[in-house]
Amino acid sequence: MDSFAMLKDGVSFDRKRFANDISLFSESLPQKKPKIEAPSTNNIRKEFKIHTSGSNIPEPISSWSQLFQLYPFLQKTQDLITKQYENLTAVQMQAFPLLMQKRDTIAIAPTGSGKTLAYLLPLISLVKNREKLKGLIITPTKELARQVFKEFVVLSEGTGIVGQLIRKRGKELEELTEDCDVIICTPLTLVHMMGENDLPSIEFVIIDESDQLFDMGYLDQVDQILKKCQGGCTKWMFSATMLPAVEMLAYSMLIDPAKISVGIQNATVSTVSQELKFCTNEAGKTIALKQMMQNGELSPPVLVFVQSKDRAIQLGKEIKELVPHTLAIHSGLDDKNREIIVKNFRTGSTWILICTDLMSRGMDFHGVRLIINFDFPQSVISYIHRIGRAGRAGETAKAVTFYTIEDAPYVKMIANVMKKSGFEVPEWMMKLKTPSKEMKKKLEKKPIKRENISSKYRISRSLRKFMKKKHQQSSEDQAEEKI
Ligand SMILES: Nc1ncnc2c1ncn2[C@@H]1O[C@H](COP(=O)(O)OP(=O)(O)OP(=O)(O)O)[C@@H](O)[C@H]1O
Repeated sequence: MDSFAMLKDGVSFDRKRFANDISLFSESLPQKKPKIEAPSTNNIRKEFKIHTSGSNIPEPISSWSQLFQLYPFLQKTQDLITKQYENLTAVQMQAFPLLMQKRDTIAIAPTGSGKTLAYLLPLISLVKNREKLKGLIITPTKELARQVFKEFVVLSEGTGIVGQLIRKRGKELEELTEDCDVIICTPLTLVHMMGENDLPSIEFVIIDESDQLFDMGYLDQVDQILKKCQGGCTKWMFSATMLPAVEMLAYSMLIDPAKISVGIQNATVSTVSQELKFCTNEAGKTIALKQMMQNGELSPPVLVFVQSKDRAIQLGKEIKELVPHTLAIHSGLDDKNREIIVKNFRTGSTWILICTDLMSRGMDFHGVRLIINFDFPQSVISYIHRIGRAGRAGETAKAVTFYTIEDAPYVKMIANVMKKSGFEVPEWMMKLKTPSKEMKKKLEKKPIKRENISSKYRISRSLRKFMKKKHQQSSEDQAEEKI
């Protein structure tokens, strides 16, 4: 059970009484930053599997009331938060007091465990004076930037803090950031727009999905951005995964850093049950997917991951024949189209979304019950993030990963992460050879060459009829629900 699920299931101490005690205690203290020593703080860390390192790490905060007593959040923000969320997640418990101290921080916590709120809330509270651009949030994809921006807008309502999503490269950065406190963008967009200019007023830089942004494809841009933010700004780095080498690199950019990690590092979320399905060859994968449809196993919304934009297009066409409410999203589409596709998937008008790893990080889709890795992931990290699109905020879900003869040498790396995350793995699978470092690196750099997804494996008439009927039934159910 992960920390989030534990939160939902309740904890052994009496939260209400605890919150009450804290509030009585705090009333007698001076109003400026009262130091509240909770009686069971060490137990909280133990209970929620919060690990910390670094000097002078503050105690975790265990309730909203405790947080709001310590820090003067706007009443409107407090109401919004407490109405929406009953408890804090583990990462929030430790991140809030740490980030409020303006400490350089690395936070690693499972997918879907509320990391966005963990950094947005302190940021909104700390960026007070509306004079100059103060905060910068960078994310690897435009979709994630848009999602974070939306959450920012909701949270900052009434605070006077203005955020801006930067996506156009045609305009001057100065023009776009005039009268704005926080900008949210991808590193590439920002580097293009910054040109030779510095970002001297930035006080807080948040690097979301930081391990990816320290990867070769982005590192140069992130480095350029950090160099432009002079004056020792505070850096917060968040991700669900972090390999040791990347972590060392991240540390080298921080001053007196603090680290928070929740649960087992580089493991999958425990609310998603996982299956590895042998499909022999590429044709077998298409058949297996259609069989799952026929058996009624594909209850929408479903995310299907493939390894390239061409394969997303091919599989999209193939599946659309069965389920018209299928769309494919990949980097070959323009921003507007990508935005519409994401919106359609969120609103339920798209049932099956075929996607590349473009969607694997950070995207928060509610109610996804099934993830299919149609193409085997190129790394354990990709696997963790892909299946982390489901099972969010304590929801339960399933992930099925297809593998063929070509993928077989890499199966053990996924089996290992499943075992590490607390799942049962067949004994024979654990006896397989773990791929060497070189093999893993090779796969990460270049995906396995695969036969095209072709319609030569035509859909049987009976399957088409079955899907049509199922589609009709589901539309009727949805219509009834709306009524
Ligand atoms: N305290 C809370 N209680 C319940 N739900 C929460 C809480 N905080 C955030 N959430 C919800 O949890 C979901 C996942 O949050 P978020 O997108 O921040 O995950 P994440 O940890 O950043 O995941 P990922 O690593 O995949 O990016 C969101 O829908 C968010 O609204």
